[in-house]
Amino acid sequence: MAEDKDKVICSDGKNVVPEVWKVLDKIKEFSELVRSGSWVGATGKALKDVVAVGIGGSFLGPLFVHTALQTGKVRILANVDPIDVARNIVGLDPETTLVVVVSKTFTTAETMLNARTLREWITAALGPKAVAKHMVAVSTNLMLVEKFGIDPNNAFAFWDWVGGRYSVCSAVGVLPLSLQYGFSVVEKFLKGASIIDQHFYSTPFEKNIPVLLGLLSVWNVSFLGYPARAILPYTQALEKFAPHIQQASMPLYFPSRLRVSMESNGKGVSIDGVRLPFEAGEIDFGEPGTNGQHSFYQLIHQGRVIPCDFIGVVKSQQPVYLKGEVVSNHDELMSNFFAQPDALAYGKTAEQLLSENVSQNLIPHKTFTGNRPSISLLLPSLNAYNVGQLLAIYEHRVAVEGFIWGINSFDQWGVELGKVYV
Ligand SMILES: O=P(O)(O)OC[C@H]1O[C@H](O)[C@H](O)[C@@H](O)[C@@H]1O
Repeated sequence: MAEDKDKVICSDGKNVVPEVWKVLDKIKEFSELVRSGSWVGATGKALKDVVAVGIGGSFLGPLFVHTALQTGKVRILANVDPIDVARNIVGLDPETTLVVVVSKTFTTAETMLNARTLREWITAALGPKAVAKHMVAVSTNLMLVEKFGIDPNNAFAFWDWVGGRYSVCSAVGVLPLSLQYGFSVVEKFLKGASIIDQHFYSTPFEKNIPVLLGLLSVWNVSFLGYPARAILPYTQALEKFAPHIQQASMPLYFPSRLRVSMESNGKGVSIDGVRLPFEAGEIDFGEPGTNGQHSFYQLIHQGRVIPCDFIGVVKSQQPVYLKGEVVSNHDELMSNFFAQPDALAYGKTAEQLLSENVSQNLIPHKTFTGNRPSISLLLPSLNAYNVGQLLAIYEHRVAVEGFIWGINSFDQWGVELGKVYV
């Protein structure tokens, strides 16, 4: 949902751009009504808090983008554990709260139970009619939205051709984020994603960022035999990026938090149903730097080989330069960003350690083999536009890997089986 109005993009022979923009315009209008205080709740008060409920793709994408841009508070909850609901409504008044239920199918057990819990919270305080003013939905299943009691006029559609884990650029992300940041900011996010779509579509392979990254991943996984990948953003604002990308690749045996990459490419058979003679998908994990350096980097430096994605930002969202310090706080962070790939690549030899008078018994322990692969991505800043670009780069990279492995990156039967057992 990131294309200009005059673009033509067909799904099943039909240009879908006009209906996409119909929804975007509706989101724009609705979010402006709520943000300006013209949309009032059941008791006539303006709504000032938003709670979004969803899980998987209907949760992680909006959470990642919100965390990256964070200048206010949208509460986004997922877990069926009642603690999640309780913590997210602490301090909120139903009279001034809008609940956005986000579910592609509108059948997902966790989301529906959380939605019923919040419906009860609203109706207990304001009566059953309050649902019309305090609950809206994002879904492909408008029949079930209505059955749940949400006015279909307050539903924001998307379509089956939007995969759940790729849905943050649809109403799934656009509605909650527009309510918080305003539609014009979210439009910049969509623009960033769209620019990368065009780059991916038209740039020759040797200069095509998602293609090159996808090839490197396949090389690392399938040829060098390194099944994991660490996603290491050197900015706290991207703390939810790795959890979101994990979704896009997950092998079956990973918990549902780890899923764009792991849900998409964690497959055992080819797109034609033939068992793969190799293992597809990669195990993604990550933490913002420098936190990760003090937990799992030891393994990356001297234990298993784990290809790393380092992501840095030139201009911090929070410039701080303390009097008396040699460098700004952000430069301190970035020194780490530049140092880690070098340490992985060059390592440290026994000869170097000897020349530094390291005692003989410590030399094996302090030797680093080096030659450990990493890539570094440097963003000019972390605004809505760049966040959209980053997201799209990773989404297309997942697709590139899936194409090369010959798998279907857009189904998730493993997750479906788990749902049946529940
Ligand atoms: O949006 P929903 O229909 O509620 O589905 C939520 C999630 O359900 C499953 O976990 C799927 O594997 C995810 O891809 C999806 O995002």
